[in-house]
Amino acid sequence: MDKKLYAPDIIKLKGVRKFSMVTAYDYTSALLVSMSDIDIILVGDSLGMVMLGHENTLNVTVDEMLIFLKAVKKGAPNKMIVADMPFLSYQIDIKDAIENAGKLIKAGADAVKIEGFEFPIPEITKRLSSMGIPVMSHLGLTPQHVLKFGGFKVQGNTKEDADKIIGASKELEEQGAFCVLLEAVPEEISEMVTKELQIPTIGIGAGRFVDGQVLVWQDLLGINPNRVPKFVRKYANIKDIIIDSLNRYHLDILNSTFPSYEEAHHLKRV
Ligand SMILES: Nc1nc(=O)c2c([nH]1)NC[C@@H]1CN(c3ccc(C(=O)N[C@@H](CCC(=O)O)C(=O)O)cc3)CN21
Ligand SMILES: CC(C)C(=O)C(=O)O
Ligand SMILES: [Mg+2]
Repeated sequence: MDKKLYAPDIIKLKGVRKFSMVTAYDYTSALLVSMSDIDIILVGDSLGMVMLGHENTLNVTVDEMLIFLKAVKKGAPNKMIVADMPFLSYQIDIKDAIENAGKLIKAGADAVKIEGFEFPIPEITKRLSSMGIPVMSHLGLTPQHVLKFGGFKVQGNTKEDADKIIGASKELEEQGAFCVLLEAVPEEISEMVTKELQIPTIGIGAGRFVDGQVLVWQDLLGINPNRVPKFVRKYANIKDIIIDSLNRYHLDILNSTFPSYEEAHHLKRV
C-alpha cells in the first residue's frame, strides 16, 4: 500500500501526475476505497442527498457530517480525507468556522472544503490555513448556493462569470488554499484557472484540463437510480446487480430454496 497523502503531497503532484478523488460516506465503502489506488476521499455534504434523501445539501449539519466522517476514517485510515464544511457551519462568524473545522479535523479529516469566495470566505481560508487546517476551495456550481442559482446549473457561462471565477481562485490561493475544486464550469475556464494557479485544481464536470477529478460514489458505480449529471462516467452498473440480487433472494424465499440444509444450524449429535 502506498503512503498516505497529505495536502503538500497533493500540491507537489501538480504538473507531475493527475490525481483522483471519490466521495465515500460509510465504513464499508471506505474499506473498499482503502484497497484501491484512489488518492483522496471526500466526505461530501452531498451525503444529505445520496445518503439521507434530501433535495439539496442545505439541511446537512456538522453533527451529521461527523457521523459519516468517523465511519469513513475507520474504513480508510490510509487515505487522505477531505470533509465538506456544511451550510452555515462557517458563514456566520470566524469563531464558528474555526470551531466547526476543528470538529471535522478532530474526527479524522485531513483537510476541509469550503464553498464560495465572497466575504468572509477569504478570511476564513486564511485563518484556517494559518492554524494548520488545509483548505480546499470550491468554486463554480457551489451546491450550497442552489437557491440563488435556481438549480444545479452550469456556472461561468459569461465572460464576466469566468473572470470572477479566475479572480476568486487566485484570491483563495493567496489566502492559503491548497487546492481549488471547480464544479460544473466550462472547461475553457477550468483550463485557465489551472494554468494561472500554482496550486492544483480538481474538477467535477469541469472538463479535461484540471489537475484532478472527483465523482460521487453512487454516480460512478451506477448505484444511483436518480438522474445523474451529464459529466458522470459510470464505471459499473451496480444498481442492476443489486436489484437482480434482491429479486433472486426474494424468489429463493418463495421457492423455499433459501436457506439450504448447509445454510441452517443443526442440533449437535450427543
Ligand atoms: N449524486 C450526486 N452527484 C453529484 O455530482 C452531486 C450531488 N449528487 N449533489 C450535490 C452536487 C450537485 N451536483 C450537480 C447536480 C446536477 C447537475 C446537472 O444536472 N447539471 C445539468 C446542467 C443543468 C443546467 O446547466 O441547466 C447537466 O446536464 O449536467 C450538476 C451538478 C453535483 N453534486
Ligand atoms: C460533488 C462534490 C464536489 C461535493 O462537494 C460533495 O460531494 O459534496
Ligand atoms: Mg459538497
